[in-house]
Amino acid sequence: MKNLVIRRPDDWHLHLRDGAMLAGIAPESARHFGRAIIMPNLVPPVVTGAQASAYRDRILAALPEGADFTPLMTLYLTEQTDPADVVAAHQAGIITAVKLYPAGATTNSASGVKDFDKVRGTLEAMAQAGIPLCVHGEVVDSDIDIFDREAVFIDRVLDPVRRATPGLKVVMEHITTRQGVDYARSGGKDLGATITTHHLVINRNAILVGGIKPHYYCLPVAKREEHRLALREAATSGDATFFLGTDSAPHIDPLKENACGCAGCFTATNTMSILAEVFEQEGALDRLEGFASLHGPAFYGLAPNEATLTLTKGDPVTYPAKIETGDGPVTVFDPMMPLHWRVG
Ligand SMILES: NC(=O)N[C@@H](CC(=O)O)C(=O)O
Ligand SMILES: [Zn+2]
Ligand SMILES: [Zn+2]
Repeated sequence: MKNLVIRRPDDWHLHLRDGAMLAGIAPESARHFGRAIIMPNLVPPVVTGAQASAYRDRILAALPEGADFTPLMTLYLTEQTDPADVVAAHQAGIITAVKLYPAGATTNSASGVKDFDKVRGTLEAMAQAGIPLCVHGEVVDSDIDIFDREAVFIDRVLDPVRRATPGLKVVMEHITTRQGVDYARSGGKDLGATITTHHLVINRNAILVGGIKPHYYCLPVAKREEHRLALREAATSGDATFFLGTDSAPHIDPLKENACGCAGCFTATNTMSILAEVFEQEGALDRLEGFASLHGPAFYGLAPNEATLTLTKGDPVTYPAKIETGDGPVTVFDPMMPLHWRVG
């Protein structure tokens, strides 16, 4: 029996959805996490400060009694976004960041950005006001192989945008490649990167070997093993550039187990057990707190949580295979390895 006490972790990239799905899955994140950056890719997307405020109220109403969980809201950047609304929502404490989806890159991204010149004014206002931009970093060009879309995005879009907007704080969301790790590492204090739980565990074989496994399909899609190893090295290195964003993204099973299955892995329930296992495998348990609880708040200019979370090592722990929601069942990510660390 072994104990590890860390500051209560935060999730810097989370999909809570809305309605019955929100009600069903919000407790899964609120159980272990103190705060989360809430993704705005609802249908329709969260594009104004007023919509973010109303969505925050719906999230708070969905939390269990006494939950110690603060949703940090984001706005979905469109070519019509009004820079003044973004700055006002930030000054009023309604939003923490703005999310950039290249149009068509992922789930509910149709209203995203096609022409980056059209959002230049908003990005400049954000740089001035110190509002971070969270980026889904994949190009959508049909001639670019899906496994190369992150690396190409860095060269063609991210680096030019950052050079054109000095002082803009950027989070490379859910990086999946060695190129993502290298670029984040070289970017200075205004650049951070989130890493998901599942990308530390799976490579692309999990999706494709022995049959198509839809519950391992997410975007950006898991890459070759060398990239997974680069992500594990980055996450466990102690480098404050890298912090946890689970990208826990629930879809009901009928939409995953489908001829055109949705992208997203649902990891809110068992993330902390999985991370403890991964960090122990890497001989870096002492760095788990940095990755899950300290580097994220430091990047966002917030204090770490006061509360703590205890992880205890013992016999393998199990988690439910599915979370039943009012919308339907959601399969919990299966890490395909025994987990020995339980929370509590
Ligand atoms: N990661 C995913 O595969 N899916 C996310 C969208 C996203 O974060 O790109 C979702 O909203 O389902
Ligand atoms: Zn994304
Ligand atoms: Zn996401």
